[in-house]
Amino acid sequence: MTKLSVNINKIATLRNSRGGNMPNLVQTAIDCEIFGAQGITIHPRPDERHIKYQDVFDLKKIVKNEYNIEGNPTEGRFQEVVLAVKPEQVTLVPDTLGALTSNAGWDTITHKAKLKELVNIYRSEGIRVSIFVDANPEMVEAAAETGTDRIELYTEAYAKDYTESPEKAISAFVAAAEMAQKVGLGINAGHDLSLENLAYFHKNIPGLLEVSIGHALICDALYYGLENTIQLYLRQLKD
Ligand SMILES: CC(=O)[C@@H](O)[C@H](O)COP(=O)(O)O
Ligand SMILES: NCC(=O)COP(=O)(O)O
Repeated sequence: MTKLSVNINKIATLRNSRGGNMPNLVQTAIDCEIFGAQGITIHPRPDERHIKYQDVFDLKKIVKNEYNIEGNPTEGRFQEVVLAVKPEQVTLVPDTLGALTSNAGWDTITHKAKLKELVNIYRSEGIRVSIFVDANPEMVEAAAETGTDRIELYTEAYAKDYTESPEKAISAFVAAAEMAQKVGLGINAGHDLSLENLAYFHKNIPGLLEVSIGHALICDALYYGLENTIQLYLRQLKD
């Protein structure tokens, strides 16, 4: 079974645009789970442009299923806050400061020693670790040597290429997933997954445990409503 974790960054973006508490981020997270989401993902960034560090604590009190916090562990208050909150999962992403959004996976060969150290810290606090990687078997293999539990396949390239050729778009991801299975890593995926491209990804990636989806899902919710939209995404993930 593949779990759907709803990324609610965009709800915080909308809230912050007026400085008040509308829409209410905490209530949205509660409702996402009521509507069927099996997890909530957030990605606090050092500039707090959407998720604020206080949100990370507030959400901890209400997320009932899986709480997944993504971000660069070496920037801002990320590490301190994650260790204080102890979510079910932390996803390490090599974001550069000021990037519009996440735009690369880790080079797990170059950064193996640092990642190993970080994985140890989180795992010793009982937090499952996932490392954000491009669809490259070498990077997946080296990720396993850090001791991480899972990888998250960075799916922007898949989403981009899907419209031209789904078969071509998926091939590197299948190879990366097969390597993950070979070296005993769990497989998550995310970035630009959508109602258009999700079912094909799910059908073709062996052992896909979780997808985290925000941007497209929240856009769809403007038209279909949040409850219907979550149901539509869950339908794409049916075995
Ligand atoms: C890690 C990842 O893939 C991103 O999609 C991220 O979680 C989204 O971050 P933004 O909402 O800041 O673009
Ligand atoms: N890890 C990916 C994520 O949480 C959401 O990415 P996107 O759907 O907002 O592109």
